[in-house]
Amino acid sequence: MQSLILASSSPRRKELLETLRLTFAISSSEVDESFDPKLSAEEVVMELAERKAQVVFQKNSDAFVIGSDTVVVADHQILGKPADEAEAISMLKRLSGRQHEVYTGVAIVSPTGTRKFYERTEVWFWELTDEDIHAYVQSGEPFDKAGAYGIQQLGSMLVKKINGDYFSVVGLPVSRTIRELKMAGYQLPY
Ligand SMILES: Cc1cn([C@H]2C[C@H](O)[C@@H](COP(=O)(O)OP(=O)(O)OP(=O)(O)O)O2)c(=O)[nH]c1=O
Repeated sequence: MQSLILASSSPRRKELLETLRLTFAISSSEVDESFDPKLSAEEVVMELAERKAQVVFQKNSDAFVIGSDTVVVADHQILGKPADEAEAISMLKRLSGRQHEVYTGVAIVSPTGTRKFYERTEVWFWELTDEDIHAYVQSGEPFDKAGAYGIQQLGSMLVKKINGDYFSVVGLPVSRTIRELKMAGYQLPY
């Protein structure tokens, strides 16, 4: 019996992987999330995803381990999670009335080797007033999310449209992930 582990502490990633009706365990990994500023966004998310998966694979070397990382890119600048209220406000001001990209990288580390990929989704925000931004930040929602918003919750009010994979914005591109798991040799139950 092959074992599958999601190397993540994100409740969203757990819920998304559950939609695929796979049996899996969770093992969250504390990894250093610093990166070389010369790297492109896709390189960053794939590298961090691999780091997260590798830490768990080292202790479970017979398992298929999934790691994932999400960032927002605006004006060629990578935005992670806001450190505080002021940073959340400045990120949301930056995204207001414009288009940005969300990159999610996924790494599957298994006895058959490592597979990595990323998805890029374009997101357009409505023009936001200072009051809109203040109210949203007061909801507390921005703090554990890249770019200071969550499209799947109250943050849906901020988003005008997207082009690409919605699930990737939430943190795990489920459709591509399952295809890659299969290609890595994981036997799907259906
Ligand atoms: C843009 C956006 C991001 N996010 C989340 C997805 C990720 O959980 C988070 C980005 O941080 P990550 O560092 O990718 O992930 P994490 O720290 O939450 O979880 P782990 O490393 O343990 O897997 O932002 C949303 O939930 N909704 C959104 O619309």
